[in-house]
Amino acid sequence: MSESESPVQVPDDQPNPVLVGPGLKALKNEAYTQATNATPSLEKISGETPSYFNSLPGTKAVTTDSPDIKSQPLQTAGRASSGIDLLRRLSLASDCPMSPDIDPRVQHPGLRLSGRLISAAFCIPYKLNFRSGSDWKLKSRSGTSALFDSFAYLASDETSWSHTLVGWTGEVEPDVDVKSPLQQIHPNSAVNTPPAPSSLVASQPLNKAAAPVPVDGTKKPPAHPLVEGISVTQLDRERLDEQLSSGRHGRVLPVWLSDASEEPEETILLKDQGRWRRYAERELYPLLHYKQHGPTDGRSERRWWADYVRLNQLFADRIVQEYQEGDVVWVHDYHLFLLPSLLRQRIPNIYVGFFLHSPFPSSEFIRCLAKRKEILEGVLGANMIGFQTFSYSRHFTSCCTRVLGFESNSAGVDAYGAHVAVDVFPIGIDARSIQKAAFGAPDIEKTVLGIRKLYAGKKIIVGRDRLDSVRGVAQKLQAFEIFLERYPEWRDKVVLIQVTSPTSVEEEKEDPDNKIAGQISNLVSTINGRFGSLSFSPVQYYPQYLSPREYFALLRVADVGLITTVRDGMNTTSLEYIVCQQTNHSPLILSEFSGTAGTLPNAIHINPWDMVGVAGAINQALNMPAEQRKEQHLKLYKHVVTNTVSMWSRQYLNRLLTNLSSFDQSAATPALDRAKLMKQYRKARRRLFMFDYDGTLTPIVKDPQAAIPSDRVLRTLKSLSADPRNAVWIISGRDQAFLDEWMGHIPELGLSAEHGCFIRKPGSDDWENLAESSNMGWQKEVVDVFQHYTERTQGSFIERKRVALTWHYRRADPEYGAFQARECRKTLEDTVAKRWDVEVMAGKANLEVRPTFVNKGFIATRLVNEYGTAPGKAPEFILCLGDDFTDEDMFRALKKFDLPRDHVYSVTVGASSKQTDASWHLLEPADVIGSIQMLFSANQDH
Ligand SMILES: O=P(O)(O)OC[C@H]1O[C@@H](O)[C@H](O)[C@@H](O)[C@@H]1O
Repeated sequence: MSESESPVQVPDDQPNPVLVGPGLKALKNEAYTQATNATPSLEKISGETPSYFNSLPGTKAVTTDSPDIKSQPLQTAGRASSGIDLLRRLSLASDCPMSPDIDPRVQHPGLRLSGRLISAAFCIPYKLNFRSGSDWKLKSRSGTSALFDSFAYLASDETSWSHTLVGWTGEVEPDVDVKSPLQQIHPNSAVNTPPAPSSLVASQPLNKAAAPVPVDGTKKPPAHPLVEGISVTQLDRERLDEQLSSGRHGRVLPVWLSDASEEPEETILLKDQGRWRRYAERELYPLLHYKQHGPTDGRSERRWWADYVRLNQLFADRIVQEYQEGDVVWVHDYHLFLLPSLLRQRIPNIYVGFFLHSPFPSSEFIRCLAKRKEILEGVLGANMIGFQTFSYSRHFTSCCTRVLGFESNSAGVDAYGAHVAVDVFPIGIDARSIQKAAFGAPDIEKTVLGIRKLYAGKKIIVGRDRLDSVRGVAQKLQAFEIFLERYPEWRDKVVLIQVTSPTSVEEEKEDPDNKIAGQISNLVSTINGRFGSLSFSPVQYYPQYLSPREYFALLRVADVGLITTVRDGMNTTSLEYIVCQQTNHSPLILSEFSGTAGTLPNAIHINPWDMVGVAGAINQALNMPAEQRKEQHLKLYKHVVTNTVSMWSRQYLNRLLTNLSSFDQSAATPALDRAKLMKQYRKARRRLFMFDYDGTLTPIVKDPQAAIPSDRVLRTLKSLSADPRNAVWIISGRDQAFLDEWMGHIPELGLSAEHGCFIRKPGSDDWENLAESSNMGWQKEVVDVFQHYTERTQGSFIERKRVALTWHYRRADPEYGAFQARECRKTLEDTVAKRWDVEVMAGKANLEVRPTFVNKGFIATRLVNEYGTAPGKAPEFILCLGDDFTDEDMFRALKKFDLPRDHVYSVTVGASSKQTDASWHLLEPADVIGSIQMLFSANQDH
């Protein structure tokens, strides 16, 4: 999860003694202990309103809804953050304003849940150090703190879930006595010895010794030692499983990514471990953030893609080993886009949710991805897909329509007939822990005072970002320069403290020119050269990791928080800043391109590309009256403490389960049992085959006339119908001319055209018109309406058949076409369908109108009666296949016959979760032909 990364960095090479060795029960609740340390544990709170508002001495209970909010200011302004007051607030600030967690099995009895939740995230929450034969050394993995906090919540006693986390081991490093790169650069590294607060007082990096990027930003830091060829035995892996078997995040199951084929199974050779990230971080990450790279010969991309597929498959294997009926699987982020479908292929009625932590861009970007179809279809294996903001979810549904041709609306996507719900869940933070860390950690008050003293008399603007190109650090510096230019009264009175940690994005990590760092360094020099003096530099730039204490102290002393990201899924720094500002109430300036902006309407929103606008916003923030600051902060704060990460987790899971209940996943249609089919086929003396055409024998294509049967289809039909025991019929919405042209040369085939209006019996050239007696006066009215919409929908056209009429929009803009089809259908239903006995049917990117009294079900009934072994006796084998709404008439008709179950095979072509009257499913037309060929060749062998 790149976007929800907390900037709090637990130094990489600082082993956490609690995490080493067995007895890992101590792991639980460990992650923040470094920061929170002695703070007493808090009682569980589940109040309705965060009690922050009524917890302060001398303060009447006030909520943001209170009309007299202004007349009841919080009694804190100007007061030092005394430990007692703050901890009191802290203990009262509710993390869980929702009702307490109810066992999902009780809430959703229809789902037959096991009560087990399996989360799948790219990496486990620990970095692993390996020495063969000894215990693994585990260090907290930095970043993605919100997600890891969510796992901790799900594994805690606050929920009734039994939680298991499945994640990649990450790059395993050897536990050798070699100094880390940080220590190599700075032998007296403060990584192991946190810097004294006085280090903040010098005009140098806050934690200079730990700086992994040289301060001048021009030289590249030394490369991380390549970890090549670590052999991990079965015993070593089992030891790790044991070490991770319980802890703060529940049971953690590591996924081992390797080319297993190269090695005997008991030993895994780990080499070029970074390859597992490449496709996701070089191809997907940039595109998801609206960045497109230049053209390449595609070779590397193909290799990366193969690794990406394998990565997802290995996750699927691990989960399938672990899975028990009724488990819920929650998959996280873009490294695992393919996992939902891979799981569904293996366990058709599995409950799977997916959450994307990064942004999802406009379909114009996604359509540039070579593997766009695979990625979208992969994630559509989920039952519900969650996004950080509405615009990301809107982009996604639109993409499914534009790229895959699936129908969609804001509630979800209809993927091969399966409803995939789409919803919005902006993630939060663990506000309680942040409060503890920011106000209760030892020595934090000293650090706060140290920074204040250093910049006494100056307003402090704070920026803290990762050095990715999407974080907008360059834009921030440029805007700050304009601010000093346009508002000279602030010169020498304002300092911008900008801290950046190295990027974690694969592509940018390997940027040979270190372009961003160089650009930032130049900007800092320019601004300090223009507006600084010998004694003061207005930009204090610190390219380094911060300890949690320094980080929170910095957020506390800020007079303005400045976030100018040009694209992010969500921004934890902004949320943590709000928590840290509970006594100062300093304003937050937040980019409108951050996923968090939508949830923080009381921040000052800026467009980071409008430098003058940002400069103006800085001035506005610095001049904001105390009352206004307080009022705005109160609203922001209320949001952050009520919308916590635990609340997010609960809301997501509740919504997933509600969706699962409403779409009755337990009724998933099983895949066609070919063995059963073949058994009955062999036994039967009379067999009836009824095939729909479009979408069943041939895939849906842009131009309906181009959907001609392949040689394979024709050969299969010919062979099948050559057997005198078989009656083979094509029952289609197509007209006679099309069916005659492409299948008329197989005399043994029976044909039905225009949804049952016409039939041509086997061995005959003549068509019988079943709609002959019907008045066709409705046709002109329908054509007029179709004409109206054709003129207004570029790319749409009318197909005139003898009876039925079809309006096609598959060559029109998919979303506009679908919109126009809905309008057109409404018009027809309100007019023509009220006057005539006709049905208006929504097909695949088309609308059809035909008389009501004939339909495919009627033909199916007639054929079953006609082809029995004796009058009144149905065939002993019936196979009926179709893919759309009109074919459901056949499935329903078959249900009405009281025939032995193993004699009738109604099969829908599409997803197992499609709502259908068919008893079986096959995924696509190729599977239909495969199944028929199997019968036919089996029959020959017989
Ligand atoms: O019933 P089928 O074979 O799936 O065909 C449905 C529709 O498919 C479209 O492609 C044809 O142009 C229509 O004429 C037809 O009605």
